[in-house]
Formats: sequence, structure tokens, C-alpha cells
Amino acid sequence: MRRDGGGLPVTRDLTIAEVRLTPILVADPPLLNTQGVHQPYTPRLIVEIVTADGVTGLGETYGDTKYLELARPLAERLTGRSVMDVNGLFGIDLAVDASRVEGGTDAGGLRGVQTADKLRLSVLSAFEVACLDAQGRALGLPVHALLGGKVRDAVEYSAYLFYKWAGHPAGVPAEPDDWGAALDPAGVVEQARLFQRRHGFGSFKLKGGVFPPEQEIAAVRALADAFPGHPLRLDPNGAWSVATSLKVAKELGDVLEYLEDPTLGTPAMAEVAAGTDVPLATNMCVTTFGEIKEAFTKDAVQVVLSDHHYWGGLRNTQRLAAICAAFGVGVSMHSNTHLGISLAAMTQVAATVPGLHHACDSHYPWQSEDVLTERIAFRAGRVAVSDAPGLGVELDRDQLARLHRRWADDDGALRDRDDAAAMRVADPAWHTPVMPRW
Ligand SMILES: O=C([O-])C(=O)C[C@H](O)[C@@H](O)C(=O)[O-]
Ligand SMILES: [Mg+2]
Repeated sequence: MRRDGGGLPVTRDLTIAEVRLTPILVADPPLLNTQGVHQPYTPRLIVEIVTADGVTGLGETYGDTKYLELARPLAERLTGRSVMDVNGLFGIDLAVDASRVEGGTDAGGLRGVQTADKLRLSVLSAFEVACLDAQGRALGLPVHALLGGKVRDAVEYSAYLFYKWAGHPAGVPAEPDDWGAALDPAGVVEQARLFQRRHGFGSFKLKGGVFPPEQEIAAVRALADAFPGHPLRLDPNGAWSVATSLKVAKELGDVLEYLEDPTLGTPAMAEVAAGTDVPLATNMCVTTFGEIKEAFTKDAVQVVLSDHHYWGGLRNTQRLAAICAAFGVGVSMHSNTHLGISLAAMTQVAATVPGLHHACDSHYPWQSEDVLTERIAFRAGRVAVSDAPGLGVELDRDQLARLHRRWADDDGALRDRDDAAAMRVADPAWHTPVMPRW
């Protein structure tokens, strides 16, 4: 903190002087889910908020077109506002065209209802994180201190296992990956061993809904044999009927920490919850504050996966966690594909949530690329909570420019996530399956 001649601290000028938005395309392996497969590159948006003092705060969110179309006019309205005025940020009317969103099919991301307000929050979250990062850098405080202080020094993450091909289809421009194929129980266990060797993970989540339930039951059994006593979770993104969900819960009840979104919709989840003691988790039927009352009064879910991107930032994540605690519902953390800015933000807010008793999801190990000068490390499956000012990360501008050029050079085919379109490259007859599939 600079001081004047009399030794008194000089207040910083935290007025927003500039906002920079950089859409990028990030390499992604051929990860399979119930909608299809990940495209070779996924869109993300990097937000920079620069104060009159020259302090730059960083944020990150989805980079698909519908998010960009909201972020751009928002960015133009921020100059002259203070990075301290985060409440004011959420009061800005973004005039979301609901017809562009509601009722839209979820072409990728598998994160529940599509609403105008959720789209708005998914954009604002990146600006909130950037404001908090700027505040912390200007005041010399970590973001967790701005959120009330940390209750843990490290945040545990879960190995996010996927069925995957060895590589993207022949002829498709893509970055190679060194994970190999995982299309059966042995492949899933080998992938889990790699996650453990590389990052020390002790908790394992399998993305299911890809193969018939019997095969996924066998894969989780193989994981339980390979990692006895370790927390395991399975997530088919609503691919099963109530009856199938109950069958899987019965078969795996002795080894599952929780069963995530076995079926679609709160009523069906409530039916499954009434028929099993296996805790049900969700990032599909409770993804907005408006969905909490029905789900909690029906005991449809026992764990809600937060996600600061679509819940509307770090402070809303804390609010969600407090509501979950009030109802005796657990809280964990969801992940879509993301980079280090978001991992830093996830870790800062997770550090402040007392009732966080489940390892958080993160796709970060799948991302061979990042826009930071230094990758964030998992050690013993945990990320140390940074006490550096702000988020504690620095932008690698050369990397940012390279990934932006990839986005600029794209003909539009990859600027919006579409797992079904990616699958049709390998299987032209593929269409997003009607749920429930089994
Ligand atoms: O937990 C989840 O449902 C997800 O992370 C949804 C994601 O879209 C995941 O299925 C993926 O990235 O393929
Ligand atoms: Mg999920």
C-alpha cells in the first residue's frame, strides 16, 4: 500500500478503466458422456478487468457464442464503475433474450435447465471473480480473505474418470493426449491409477451413461477392487430410468459415496431417493435457487454440486452452501471443462465453505493447455489454498494469444460445445439419445 508524505495509506483508485474479453479454444481429449464425445477443442472466455491504478483482475467462464453475446455489452458498461461494487454488477440488466435460451437443447455441458437468468449468472460469474481478484491484488489480500477467510489450507479434488477413445477420429485436427483409451473396466482402472500416480487423487468419479449399466457397474466394481475403501461416485447424467437407477444403487450401494444424477428430474430423483440409502447428488435437477425448495422438500437429493460459473459466482456459492447446511443437505462442486483461473477461483471459495465434506470435481487434469504462467498442482489430490493477493495466479499472454488465434481461425464449428456433433464425426447416425436410455 502506497503512503503519502505523512505516512498515511493512500487509497487506491479501483475505478474500472478497461475490460478485456478473450475467447479461446482449449484442447480437450475425446471424453465420452451420454450425449456423445468432447470436441477436440472447447470454448472458454477469459475476462480481464483493469483498474485506473493498473491492477488487473482475471475471470473465466464458458466461451460459447451465447455467453460471448452477453459478455460484450456487459463489458462496455463497466468502465467508470468500481471493482468494489460487485452487488451493483449483479444489478445490471443484461436484457437476455429468453427465446434464445429457454427450451433450448443442452448441446453440451449437461448442467440442467437452460434459463435466461442462468445464462446471465454464467456470464456475471466471470466478472465477479475478476472483480474479487482485482480487489485482492489492490488490497494485498487473497480472495478467500474477501469471502470471510479460509477454514482449510487445501481443497480436495476427485479424479474425474471418463470413458475415452485413444484419440479423436482420424483426420480430425486435435492435440494428442497421453492417457490412452478407457473403454472397459480395465481401462478405467488403469486411468484411475494414472490419475493417482500423477496427482495423488484418493477419490474417484466415473462419468457414466455411456455404456449399458451392467458394464458401468463392472467398472465401478473394478475400481472398488483396485482402490478398496476409497470414495467412488458414478454419474450417468440422467441416462437411467427410476427402476434402473434403483438396480444400480442396489448393486453398488456398498461402494458408492454417492450416485450422481442417475435419473432426470426432481420427481424421478425423489422416487429413487425413496428407494435406496445411497446418497443422491445432482448438478442437473438443482442448478438454480428456484429449484431448491421442491428438491429439498421431496428429499430428492442429499448432495448438491455447486458450480460458481452457473450459480453466479463465489458469493452465490457460499449462499448455496449455507442453504444446503440449513436443510442438512451436503454440498460438493461440479466441473465442466475449465482452466486454471477457474480452478483458482473454485479453490478460493471451497476454502471458505465449512460444510464441504466431499472432494470437488475438476476437469483440469484433462486440460494439457492453460493460460497461466504456472499450472496449478494437485498434491495428494489436493490444491493448496493460495494466500497470495487475489486468486494468486498470473496470465501467460503468449498462451492466451495462441489459444485465441485458434478461436479466431475456427470456422465456427467449435465455438459452441456440441458433444453430439462431435460423435457424428465417428458415427454419422448418432443423435443425442432420448432419456432414459436404459
Ligand atoms: O458432472 C457432470 O454432469 C458434468 O460434468 C457434465 C459434463 O458435461 C461432463 O459430462 C463432461 O464434461 O462431459
Ligand atoms: Mg454430474
